[in-house]
Formats: sequence, C-alpha cells, structure tokens
Amino acid sequence: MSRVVAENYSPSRDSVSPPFYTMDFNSSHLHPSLSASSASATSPTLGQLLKHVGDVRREATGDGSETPVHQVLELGSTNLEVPRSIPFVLSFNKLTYSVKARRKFKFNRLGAATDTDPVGGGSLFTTTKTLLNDISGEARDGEILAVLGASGSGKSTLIDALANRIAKGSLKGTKTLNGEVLESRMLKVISAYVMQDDLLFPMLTVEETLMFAAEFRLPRSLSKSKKRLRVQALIEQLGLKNAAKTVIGDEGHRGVSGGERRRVSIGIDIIHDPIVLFLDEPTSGLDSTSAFMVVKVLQRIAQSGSIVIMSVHQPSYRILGLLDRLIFLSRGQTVYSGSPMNLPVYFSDFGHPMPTNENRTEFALDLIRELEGSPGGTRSLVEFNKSWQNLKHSRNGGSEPDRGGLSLKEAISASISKGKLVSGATNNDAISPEFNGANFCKSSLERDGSAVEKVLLKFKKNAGTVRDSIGCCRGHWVYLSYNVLEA
Ligand SMILES: Nc1ncnc2c1ncn2[C@@H]1O[C@H](COP(=O)(O)OP(=O)(O)OP(=O)(O)O)[C@@H](O)[C@H]1O
Repeated sequence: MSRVVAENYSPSRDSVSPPFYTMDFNSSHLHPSLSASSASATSPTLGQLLKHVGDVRREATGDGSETPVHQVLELGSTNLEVPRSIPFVLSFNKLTYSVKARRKFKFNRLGAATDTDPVGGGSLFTTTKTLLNDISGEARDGEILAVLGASGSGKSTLIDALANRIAKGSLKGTKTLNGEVLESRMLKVISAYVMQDDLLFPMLTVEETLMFAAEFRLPRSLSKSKKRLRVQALIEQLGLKNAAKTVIGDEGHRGVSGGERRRVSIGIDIIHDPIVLFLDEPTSGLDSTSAFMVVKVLQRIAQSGSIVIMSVHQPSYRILGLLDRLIFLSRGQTVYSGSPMNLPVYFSDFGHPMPTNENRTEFALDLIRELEGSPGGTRSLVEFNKSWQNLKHSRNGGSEPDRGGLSLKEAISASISKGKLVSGATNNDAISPEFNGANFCKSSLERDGSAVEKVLLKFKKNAGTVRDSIGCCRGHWVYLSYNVLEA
C-alpha cells in the first residue's frame, strides 16, 4: 500500500471524520514498555486495563461523569416486522478521485526542460493525478467483493473511497446503500475498517483481548455475561477456539500465529457486528494456509449478513473460490468487474483465451501488466470492460434484491433487531431494549479515541511524577496502560 501525500492531500484521508485509529500515536507517545519490541515486559493485565476504561471515560469528560459509550441515531418507527433476511446492496457509481501532485520535468542535453506529464491538468508546477477514474460496482451482503490489481493500481484508494476515508469534496461520484444515498454519518455507524497491521498487547490472551474490546466498544448497558457470550461467539466465528487461551505474544515471547493474530485484529473491529466491513489487504504477509483461513472467516462474516469489501494482491486459487465479486484495477481504472467464474470467458472474448489449468488471477494480472507496458496501455481493456458491463446489464436488466419494501433505516433497524451493531448475537436476548428497533448504537470509537487523546495530554503534563502511558492500537482499538514507573 503506498501513501504519497500530494499538495491538496489532507494529512489523512480521513480528515473528514478522523477515526481515532488514524491518530498516529507513534512510539514517542508511548511508554517504552509499550513499544512493539519491549511491550511484553510490562504489558498490563486484563484486570488493570479494564479498571482504567471507566477512569479514562470519566477523565475525558472533565466533570467526573462517564463518557457515554455510544451515540444513538434516531431511526424513526420501531414497529417493524423483521424479515428473515434483510438484503443490503452497496452501490457505487462513477467514483473519481484526483489529487494535485508536483509536476516533474526532465532536462534534455541542451538544458531545456520537458514536461514528463504534458497531458495532466493543473498549473505550471502542479499536475492533476487521477487515482480513481470512473469506478462503478456493487457489493451485497452475504458476499465478498475483492479489489485486485498490481501495486499502485488504486486498490487501497478505492477501499478508502468506499469507506469514506477520503477528504470530502475531492471524491466525485455516488455511493448508495439499498438505493439511498449513503450519508457519511450513517456509514460510520454501520461499518468497520480493518487496517493491515494492528498493535496488540502481547501478554493478553486472545480471549482477554476480545473481552477488553467488548468492554470498551459495546454498550455499557449490555451485561458482562452478554459481552462474554458475544466474545465466545466471535471466537467461534473467527476459528480461534484452540487459541483462545494463548497469549498474543511478540518477538520475545511465543504466542499466536500470524494468521491467528490477524483474525484477532479482525475480531476487535467486528465486535459490534458491523453491516459493512472494509479490509485493506487482510491477507498480506500471511502464508497461503493462514491467508485462506482469514478469508474463510471473512466469508463467514459475510454470510452472517454483512457486506465484506477487501483488497487483495494476488489471491491463491483456493481464496479465489471464496470471493464472490472482483474488481480488477489498472492505474485507477476498472479492467474487469464481475464474478471470478466469468474471468475465462471475459478474457477469451477479449481475444486472450486463458490456458486451462492456469491460475486465473495470475493470468489476468500478467496480461494487465503486459498491456500497461504497451504503447496503448490498458485503454482497449478498459473500453472492453465497459461494453461487457453494458451487455451484462442489458441481459440481466440490473436485478434488484427484494427488500420487502423497507427503507434503508428500516432495514438497518431490522438488522439491529437481529443482533447487528450491538451484540452480534442472533439471539434477541442479547440485545438491550434501548437498542431495539428505533435506535442503534454507534461504536464508542471516536469518542473514546478523543478521550484517550485528552487523557494522554493530561498525563503528559504530569510526566514529572508519574509516567503513565496510553497505548493506542491501530485498527479501531484502544488499550490503556497504566504503568507507574517512578512514583
Ligand atoms: N496523495 C497522493 N498523491 C499522489 N499520488 C498518490 C496519493 N495517494 C496515492 N497515490 C498514488 O496512487 C496510486 C494508488 O495507490 P494505492 O495505495 O491505492 O495503490 P494500491 O493498489 O493499494 O497499491 P499496493 O498494492 O502497493 O498497496 C499509487 O501510484 C500511489 O502512489
């Protein structure tokens, strides 16, 4: 994943609505004992961490009261007949995202400057770089949509664009959920974003880590026993039963495997059972078996009624079998959009039949790379994809799922009644009455993120006597560490 900051590029793509995981609490903010290399030495226990959750919330409000754990969004009518399954379709249409970048000049032998990008817009010294160009598609609940492409093709940018992590105004195009424009506030409430790497406390077990996430992120009104139930259900869903009592570990202490660790990170983010889940390269750095198990978990999450959208570099044959829809990108443009099954016929119609037994994604990526290096680039494939999409659309007539006449808010309410966004349990007992129907809980993420920030500042002021540290884990997740080193 590459990140180049252009002149009109905000410090983070999330400048619109900075979730706290983007607060870069680099190691200088953290007590040395919490840095990746030495965290295990003084990693706090679960008991210590939980004890201080309440303290931080109280500290953050400044008036001694506890910070509310969740926000409530009014959804209107509560008297809903809950359908057996509520379909969700996230559609995006003509997403286009450009940034200004410095114009590069080359000097010839005579010392005259030539522009290396004469076609780009912009001024004398800047050029406009289009990172996403006219990207359309859709993702449905129960399915995994995977974004593929070579390094730098725009996969992360597309995931960011869909997850509202791009500065407002610079992204053109539309995003709808069940045909209704998707407000960023709504998306924030119903979705989760899993980053590539997470910082976890090495001395906590898998179960303790998830329990702390439940304590921190689920509504306070949900009893401990229900939170425990949610954690157990999650452990099952993540395929972590055998590792539940194993510590996370680090370089110095053996702990869970890389794949298990990745699943724990996902678990932290989905503790509230989001309707839409975004993941940026969840399989990167994993061996093929671990990568397969991670995607298998994602399939289970999708099948529990979520939309899963992920980027992936080069999925194995087995992983490909778990993906429902693919978007191949080349330099920010779509070169294929459809099911993995249609890849052979697509490329055959394009005049490049796939040899049997060839890995489909490898073949596609190789051909795309070859075209990128050719004089016309991938233009012919981009155009071919457009006509292929039109043909597909005219044949299928753009089939819409039956939403039982529910508006988006009603569909979300109905989902919550079935356990989404609160406890994740499908059993209604697990939902506290205040969350039934009309309201839904927003994760305490941002609120607690800023709470942690405030407390951190306060602690910094008192650094002379006490060195307290707060560790912020990337990926929707906060741990508090309370280490009194020099009393
Ligand atoms: N703010 C920016 N200004 C200029 N160029 C940018 C900016 N952000 C990203 N890019 C460029 O956009 C392209 C797409 O980046 P992106 O991170 O989406 O690629 P990717 O497909 O996810 O790559 P990888 O697989 O390596 O993670 C890259 O060429 C990158 O250098």
